[in-house]
Amino acid sequence: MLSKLSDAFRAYPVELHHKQLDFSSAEELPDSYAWTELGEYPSSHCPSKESLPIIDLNDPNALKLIGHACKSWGVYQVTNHGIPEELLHDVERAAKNLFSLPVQQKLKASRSPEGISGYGVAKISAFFPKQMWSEGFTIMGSPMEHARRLWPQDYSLFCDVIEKYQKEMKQLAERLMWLMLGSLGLTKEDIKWSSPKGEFTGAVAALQLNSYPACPDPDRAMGLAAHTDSTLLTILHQNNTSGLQVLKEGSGWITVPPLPVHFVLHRAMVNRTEHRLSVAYLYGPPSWVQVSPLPELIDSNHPPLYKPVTWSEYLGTKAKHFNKALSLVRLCALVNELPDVSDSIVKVS
Ligand SMILES: O=C(O)CCC(=O)C(=O)O
Ligand SMILES: [Fe+2]
Repeated sequence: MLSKLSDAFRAYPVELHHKQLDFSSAEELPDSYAWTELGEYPSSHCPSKESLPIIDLNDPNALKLIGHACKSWGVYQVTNHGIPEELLHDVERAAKNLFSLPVQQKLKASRSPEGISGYGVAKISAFFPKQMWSEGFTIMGSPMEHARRLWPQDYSLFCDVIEKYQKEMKQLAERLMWLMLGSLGLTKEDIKWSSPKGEFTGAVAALQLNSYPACPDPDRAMGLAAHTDSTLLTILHQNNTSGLQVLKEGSGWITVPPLPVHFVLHRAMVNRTEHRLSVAYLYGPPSWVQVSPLPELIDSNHPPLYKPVTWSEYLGTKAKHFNKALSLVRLCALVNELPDVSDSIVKVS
């Protein structure tokens, strides 16, 4: 059994055999980056009539509104979240500095095949025949080790900003978690891995910096292919260039104008002129936690839909089977099943 989160990654190392492209010198879209067919779920270029729920965290009804947003969308944006605007700009600047380094320098901080932290292409790339127009930098715990390789003399500025951001995100994640759990009528007594103060003991978090350089042929390129995050909650900040899309049943892909995400199928698109950056805070439970519905949420009308699995078992299944992971732990047919777009998107003519 995989007992630690890192074991789940080690058990399924991601060997990516292609070279990191130097996006700054690419004048044309190389063939290996051309997604000639975007499948049954193309992006609609007309502005969507539907838009994501926006929740003001100071609203006395925030709990109810979040519960509704989770049930109907699985994703929402938040305002009055208390994250200082200056910190958001600082983290964008830190990401921009990192991704503007020469490729050879960035490769000094590469993620190892069985590792989590470091620079590289998206791990999900291994499941797709075409490459994605993006690069990423994953930080789990302290950013120091990898930052030192990028800026041997001068890493502390980057580390300070990242650590400040991690601290703020942890608090916001806990606050959102309690709002979402509260909307189900659950309290601190119901959650085994929470402390009496409401902290989630042993929660595992990672920060993912994503860079989507301006692309010479954005209609044929994919920034980040459709996926669900292996998290309980993802808090996403994007710079002022849109690109995030979420799949809503019955509506197709909906563009999210700049903020946070949950268990939804989503992807990132690129554009011709702007360099897009995003910072995802990925928040999950400790690896030993068993994921199954609490008894008080089950009755004959609401039977369990999935086999109980520990979080690290689920991550192992996800690392191996990607978008099919949920259906593999499912007990009975689901009405609202996520379509397996990994099959449809990758058809390349
Ligand atoms: O860049 C984005 O908008 C999406 C990023 C994302 O989905 C991720 O990092 O998991
Ligand atoms: Fe994601």
